[in-house]
Amino acid sequence: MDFSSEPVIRVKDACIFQGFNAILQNVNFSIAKDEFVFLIGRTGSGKSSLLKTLYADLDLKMGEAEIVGFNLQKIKKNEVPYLRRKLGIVFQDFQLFPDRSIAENIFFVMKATGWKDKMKMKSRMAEVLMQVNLGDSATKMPHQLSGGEQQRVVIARALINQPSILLADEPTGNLDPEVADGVFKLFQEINSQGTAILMATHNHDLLRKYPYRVLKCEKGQLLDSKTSDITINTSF
Ligand SMILES: Nc1ncnc2c1ncn2[C@@H]1O[C@H](COP(=O)(O)OP(=O)(O)OP(=O)(O)O)[C@@H](O)[C@H]1O
Repeated sequence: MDFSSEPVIRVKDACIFQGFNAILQNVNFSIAKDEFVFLIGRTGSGKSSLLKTLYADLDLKMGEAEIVGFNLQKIKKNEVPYLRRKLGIVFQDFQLFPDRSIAENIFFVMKATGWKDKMKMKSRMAEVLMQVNLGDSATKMPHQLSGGEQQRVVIARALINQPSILLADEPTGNLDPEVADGVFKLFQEINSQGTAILMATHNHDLLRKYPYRVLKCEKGQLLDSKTSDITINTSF
């Protein structure tokens, strides 16, 4: 059996809702373990709603979806933290506690996801900070870091539990182009080490430079570059 192509996300005939409004209909796609996938579409087209459904912030009311082994139709409220442990989630706004050091910010997530052993926590924290090239920043406060560095901390925090997929919603949206490029390269490195990436973005340059698979929210549908011709220019 070829495990490398086993999907980490599988969505079948799903409808994505915001309240009673169907935002995307007839959504079908899967993402394999080693894939890097862009999620594009005009503002308000449903990218965040799809991601929120995937991390169980919005209920899956119609259709089927499985992500990192969790069935989203059947998932119970008390199982959601276990799902989130197996996912890495990165947003545009860095969402670091401004009054806590980088180490404390990371420890906070570790405690919330069940880590108890102090030695193991320290060692894992050092490991993920090294991975994002911020090995010397543990004692700094968020405001002492640049925007790009803060986003790297957020990525380190998302990697703590060795997720099989990172869901990223506009992770380079607030960054200067050069800094955005550095952060993007970090996502590529993480992907090359075996974590799938689903990244919502409006960044034309990234889409032009890196010909990864594209999912596009358009007119209530989700198009897939694997099966349709997708125009990138009209996605903004
Ligand atoms: N909390 C909410 N309650 C009700 N409707 C919402 C909510 N959040 C988003 N919507 C609506 O759902 C639709 C899709 O929004 P969504 O945020 O998923 O789009 P998006 O593609 O991520 O947009 P952007 O690129 O601006 O982030 C929009 O019509 C939006 O107004």
